[in-house]
Amino acid sequence: MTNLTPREIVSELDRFIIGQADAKRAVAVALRNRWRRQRLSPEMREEVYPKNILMIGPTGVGKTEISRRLAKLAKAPFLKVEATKFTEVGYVGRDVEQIIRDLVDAAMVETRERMREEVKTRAHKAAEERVIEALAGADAREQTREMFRRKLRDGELDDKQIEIEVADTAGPQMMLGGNPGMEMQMQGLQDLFKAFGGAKKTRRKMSVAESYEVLISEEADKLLDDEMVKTAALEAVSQSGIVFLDEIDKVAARAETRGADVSREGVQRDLLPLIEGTTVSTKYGPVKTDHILFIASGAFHIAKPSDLLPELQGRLPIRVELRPLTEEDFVRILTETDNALTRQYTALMGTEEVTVTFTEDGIAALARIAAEVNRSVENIGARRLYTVMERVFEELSFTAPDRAGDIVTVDAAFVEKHLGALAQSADLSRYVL
Ligand SMILES: Nc1ncnc2c1ncn2[C@@H]1O[C@H](COP(=O)(O)OP(=O)(O)OP(=O)(O)O)[C@@H](O)[C@H]1O
Repeated sequence: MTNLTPREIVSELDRFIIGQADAKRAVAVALRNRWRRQRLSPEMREEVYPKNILMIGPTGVGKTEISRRLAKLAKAPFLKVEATKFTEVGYVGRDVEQIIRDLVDAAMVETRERMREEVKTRAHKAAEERVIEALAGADAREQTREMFRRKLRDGELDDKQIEIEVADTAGPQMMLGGNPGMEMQMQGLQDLFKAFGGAKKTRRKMSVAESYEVLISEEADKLLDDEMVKTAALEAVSQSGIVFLDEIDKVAARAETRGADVSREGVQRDLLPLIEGTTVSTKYGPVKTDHILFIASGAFHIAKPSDLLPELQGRLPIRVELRPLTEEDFVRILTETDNALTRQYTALMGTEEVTVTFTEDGIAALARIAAEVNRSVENIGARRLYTVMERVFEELSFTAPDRAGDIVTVDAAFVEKHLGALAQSADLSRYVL
């Protein structure tokens, strides 16, 4: 759990997301409230529920990004799911519980990864022993083993092929078409199988360098206590999980169209217990959803928040509006964020030894064209920057390997040359930008 203050959380988010101050403040407070809650007496703690958030704003303006970055900052399990998914044919009520199961799955992967990092040094040692054994033979003398160890550490043996015995990951693991009952049974079978026979082994040929990765992760898994991973993951989900429910407006039924919208209202009814707090059984154990933070989001162009079921409205008490992005925002997104596309393209081209620099008027041209296409074709927010940049760099991306040593300046003329004609024709840009 992070102990950053709301102000610090906002300033962390500022590194990646331009503007949208209200939304940043709301999520920062939500996160801080969790920290506060952890400091309460156990009885009081149980009483304090998260104040879920409703983000209202057009597509591509940072709703998901804010939530995802927040989760990352908090090292909290995160899942994005579209509410409309549950209106599709074939879904039945209980399926919304799959959200929590997916969240647990994500948390298991993250938790195992994190704990694996913690045991990595020990795992590395054990993996090295196994590689040396594969290279030198099981009964080699200590001297020989030392010689191999030295060469191995110097990387001299990286390309050498060896045969090692590894766990057969294709074992009895099966995906059973999302049937949780069956999955739980299979898990039981797998545990049984492990307890009796141990995991199945198979011999595989690979290079020393490749074998390291496989062996380290295998050794790390041996050192990891499955029970511990499971407990930590379940705890992380129930205490700090974040679910981002996109397109909630699309399941809002407006009063006059009720008849045709039964299934949408049904989805809201199904979601309600999750948000109000219930217990969902997963293959790793039961999870209480009471303290999971839900961030619902939608454009609400047609439906309004007041068209949601009253109970659901009550469970999403914090409302924040995100505004459409302007040309000036695009300039800032292209230059000020830590992960700005200009930085990414410069770094990518750098790997081919092509030096890319952007001039101010080049950036202004990119932002202007993105804003224009958003106006004339469809407003997809900052996502437009991706398509515009990809187009501008298309030729350079292709030819860069032949251009090592070149210096390329992306100025207004460069942008115009690669994009000008396209951007002027709405018909053309509809397809390519
Ligand atoms: N305000 C912003 N600052 C920086 N980057 C942004 C901003 N808004 C959006 N982006 C970038 O645009 C992309 C899409 O944004 P995001 O996924 O947050 O959209 P969204 O608002 O959740 O839309 P949707 O509801 O359609 O999913 C992301 O890669 C994000 O980094």
